Amino acid sequence: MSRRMNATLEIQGLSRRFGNTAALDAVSLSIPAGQMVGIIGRSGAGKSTLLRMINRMAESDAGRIVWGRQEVTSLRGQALRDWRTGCAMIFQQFNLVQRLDVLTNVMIGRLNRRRGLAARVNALLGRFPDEDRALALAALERFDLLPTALQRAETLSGGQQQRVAICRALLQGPHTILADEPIASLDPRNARTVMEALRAVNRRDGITVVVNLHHLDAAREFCGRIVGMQAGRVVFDGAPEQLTEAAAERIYGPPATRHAATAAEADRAILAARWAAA
Ligand SMILES: Nc1ncnc2c1ncn2[C@@H]1O[C@H](COP(=O)(O)OP(=O)(O)OP(=O)(O)O)[C@@H](O)[C@H]1O
Repeated sequence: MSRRMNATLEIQGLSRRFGNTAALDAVSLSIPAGQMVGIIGRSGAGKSTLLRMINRMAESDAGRIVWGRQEVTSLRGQALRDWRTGCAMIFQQFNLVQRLDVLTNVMIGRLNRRRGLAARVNALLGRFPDEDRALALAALERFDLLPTALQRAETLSGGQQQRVAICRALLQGPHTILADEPIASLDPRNARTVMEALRAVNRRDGITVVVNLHHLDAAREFCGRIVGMQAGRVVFDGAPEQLTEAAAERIYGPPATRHAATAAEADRAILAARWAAA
């Protein structure tokens, strides 16, 4: 299903300011095809901005992104739409059409690959080609979601909805999946099933996965490479076993303040603690 592409994603000196805030400050990263990279950091470190820039949902003030021979930062029109199809996004809140059934939600992913008005009109009428239906059912079966195919998305648990979102992303035929806090609203058990699904598409389909995570432990367990960000800068880039206490301090600050900067971060710290126990 995936387009196996071997190009390395090169992020070169990417910067973006919002007023006085440097959301990204000269970020450079080289991500070879097939890696599973966890981006970690406190709230506001710049993780979402980075992912949104890779997908071109946000624009940079300086720097560029290059993929193979393609300069991503200057793509326009159909070439930009193709890039976005190849870089499927997964969001914290799943972004499914709640009143539609699971199967239709997944087939919508295929629409990004079809050009022309006819395909969109047919989709609005709920008519999809048999090929799309077969691909969607196969994806659902793979992630144990087949029994839910005809249920409305809103009847599923958060973890199931996020796995449906992964199926929808797969139907785009992506070379890369960009997942922005995909487990932040999930309980530890559901979070684990979602991380396992992302690992499966990375390992079995060879899709590059870049995933923003608050849970350091989840990043350690599932990602072969961890990038730590702090105030818009990359302050750590290495294998999980290289992430020492000193490196964690560079990313999150001293342990005493690490998880309590905001109520939301305190909640996430509790979730992270439960993660280990799940
Ligand atoms: N559209 C925007 N307008 C103004 N400021 C923004 C905008 N987008 C991001 N920022 C600011 O840029 C900084 C980085 O934000 P970003 O959302 O990328 O961080 P993050 O690490 O993903 O945080 P979180 O985990 O809370 O989502 C923050 O200070 C944020 O307030």
